[in-house]
Amino acid sequence: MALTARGLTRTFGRHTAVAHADVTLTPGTITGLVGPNGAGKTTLLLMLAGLLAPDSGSLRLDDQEVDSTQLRAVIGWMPDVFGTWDSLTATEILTTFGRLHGQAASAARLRAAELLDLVHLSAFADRPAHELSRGQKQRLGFARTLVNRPRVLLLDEPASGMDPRSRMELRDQLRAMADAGCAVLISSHILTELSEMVDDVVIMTAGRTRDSDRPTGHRWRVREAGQPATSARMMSFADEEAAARHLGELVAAGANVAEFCRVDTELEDAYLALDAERT
Ligand SMILES: Nc1ncnc2c1ncn2[C@@H]1O[C@H](COP(=O)(O)OP(=O)(O)OP(=O)(O)O)[C@@H](O)[C@H]1O
Repeated sequence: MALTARGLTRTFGRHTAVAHADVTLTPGTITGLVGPNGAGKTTLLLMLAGLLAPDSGSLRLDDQEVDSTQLRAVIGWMPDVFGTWDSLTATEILTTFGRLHGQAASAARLRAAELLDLVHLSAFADRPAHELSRGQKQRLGFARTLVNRPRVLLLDEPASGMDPRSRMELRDQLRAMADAGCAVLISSHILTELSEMVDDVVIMTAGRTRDSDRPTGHRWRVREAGQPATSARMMSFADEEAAARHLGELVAAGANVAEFCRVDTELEDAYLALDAERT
């Protein structure tokens, strides 16, 4: 299911948090949303999720104009901080959300168990939420996001607080969901991590969106045995084939190559090239 936003605008008092933002999320695609603090990312995500009314602009699902109720039925929204009812157990939280989405009690319980298994929290199923660590709460938050089998996923800094294994699992789960036809938008300040998982990027500065001009080439770090790490060379290649060819030539010429690895900094470079002011 594709979600298209055109000209979304939202002001708070005299401050325009989002100004004429355009976003297109397509099934099978993971899109990154990046921008400095105060750029309007969370405000934009809240409008896309149907949780904040835009002052103007349109929201369409597969070319049909939709209201906030229709949006909320198909969207999975994961805020950066998982606000929850601390005295409820992980199962109770997920079943409550399932019931709010109209699931029968037995279906909601089944879905809760399935999701706790997915985020490796089955052992915490009957523990109150206040006993969970920050990272475990984030994982429970991700499970909650999936309760209604969303077709569009909106995630605001989802990996904050998660340990490395949980981050990798989140990345794999998001890719699997995209492959299954979900459209995914993920906001993050960790650009190296984001560049490993996204297909497209939308950059926000001062409330405005623009597609990022990601460079088409990629960079590789090349070092010969015995060279200090600080004197490694950075080389650009159009694609993996070109890099592999060059490696073959280096080795054939007798170079003692100890390091030849791709460095995903192109998103960082594109971001830093912006005149992006923090607010
Ligand atoms: N409820 C609100 N009332 C007044 N101003 C708000 C409100 N929510 C957001 N703003 C303002 O709108 C602007 C955009 O905020 P937003 O939270 O969308 O930024 P962000 O890009 O998500 O920032 P960060 O990267 O720090 O999370 C900021 O200047 C913020 O102060």
